Amino acid sequence: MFTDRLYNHAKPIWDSYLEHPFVKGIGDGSLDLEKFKFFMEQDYLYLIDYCRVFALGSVKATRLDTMAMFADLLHSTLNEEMDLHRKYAGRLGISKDELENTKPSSTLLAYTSYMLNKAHQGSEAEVAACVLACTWSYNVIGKALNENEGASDHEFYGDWIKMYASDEFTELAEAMKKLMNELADDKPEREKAHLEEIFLHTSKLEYLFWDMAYHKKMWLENTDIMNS
Ligand SMILES: Cc1ncc(C[n+]2csc(CCO)c2C)c(N)n1
Repeated sequence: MFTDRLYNHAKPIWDSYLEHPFVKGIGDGSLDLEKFKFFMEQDYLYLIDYCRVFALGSVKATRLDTMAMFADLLHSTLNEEMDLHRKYAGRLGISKDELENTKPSSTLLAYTSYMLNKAHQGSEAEVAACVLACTWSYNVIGKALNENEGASDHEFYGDWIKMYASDEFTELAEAMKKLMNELADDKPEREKAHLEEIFLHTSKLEYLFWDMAYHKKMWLENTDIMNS
């Protein structure tokens, strides 16, 4: 299957997510709250643009069921995933306005600009490739962290783990893999290689996103002029 090929190519990067101190810190509950707050703020902006990518998926869909799937994903991201962020923001004392007015970091801009560019230029297959690593890798991470004894009962990080390890979320990741396989199957090798490149780039950007949050890096670390 095409998604096996994608996974095999990206495996070293995906394995490194679980070794990253940000991800490990969610899993063992030791992550500094300020780092998580930085992550949540940037991630909220990320999700706003991510919704636009889903909307482009609906625009470009050639079949009604694919159009509906992208529309459902847009709806559930706006209402479920972003609600997790709004709830965490409430617990961290950040208002909805503050969340929406967060200044974007360089990594966030790189990631969202890349996805939007590929989604605008490409077909529905490129849109599916843009969104696949993000959903699938969060499910892999959520399930791996959920295996840590007591992790999902952690009073602060437990809800995050529960959401991404849930059966509903696993079904969503599986549905996106299925869609990617359907859309890629009859494509020539040149196009498959392009889809694979998008998957690899977004997988690397996922790692950069964890790392950005861990270091609370806006543009350059420890450079006030660039960070203002
Ligand atoms: C940097 C970053 N990467 C992936 C996700 C996870 N995610 C984003 S949209 C979506 C689809 C369903 O809402 C999922 C799973 C995230 N939040 N932030």
